[in-house]
Amino acid sequence: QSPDKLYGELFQAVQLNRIFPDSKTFCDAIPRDLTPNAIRDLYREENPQPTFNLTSFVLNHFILPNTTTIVHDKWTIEQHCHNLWPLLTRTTKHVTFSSFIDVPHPFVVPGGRFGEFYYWDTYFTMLGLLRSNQNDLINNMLENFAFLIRNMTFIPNGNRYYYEGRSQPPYFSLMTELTKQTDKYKD
Ligand SMILES: OC[C@H]1O[C@H](O[C@H]2O[C@H](CO)[C@@H](O)[C@H](O)[C@H]2O)[C@H](O)[C@@H](O)[C@@H]1O
Repeated sequence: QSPDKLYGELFQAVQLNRIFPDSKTFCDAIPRDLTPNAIRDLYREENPQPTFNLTSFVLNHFILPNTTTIVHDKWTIEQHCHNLWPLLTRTTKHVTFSSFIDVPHPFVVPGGRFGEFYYWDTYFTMLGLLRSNQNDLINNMLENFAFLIRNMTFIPNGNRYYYEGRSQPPYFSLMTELTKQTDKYKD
């Protein structure tokens, strides 16, 4: 479920008080020790107290997403892309109350603050993967999108529940064309 629905007034307080510089941080956080309902109840109980500190409350009860950036001056652009594929390739292991939409196969994420895949980014990622002979990964990502069409009737903006109300430019058919160039789909 989307974090605004899970956390209600706590979500609003965190975002409106700009507890994190990036408004995406809390959306991608997962509860550390309690269920969302229990965290909400605790927030309602503790919030009116004069000593209540919202930042401490959030840090105590949530695990924040990891956002790592890799810069390597000595790599050529080809080496950079090639070496980054493994670091940007992820899977969704089901985590209760995470905002991730689980998909069955590995996928490539943009990186940095974006730890989920994006619909139209994936097409351009596939062009790069084709140059790196990562055909299995291309086919896996196409299968993920087919899975989303089957289960959600469309491909959302990215695989997060807070993206389930919108999509991106429709690249699925171009992706299927592209996979004709990979071994699995060659005639
Ligand atoms: O936080 C800014 C925006 O971030 C996302 O969109 C941008 O990054 C995406 C991933 O690379 C890319 O697909 C999209 O074209 C970019 O605009 C997010 O999807 C937006 O909702 C958000 O405003």
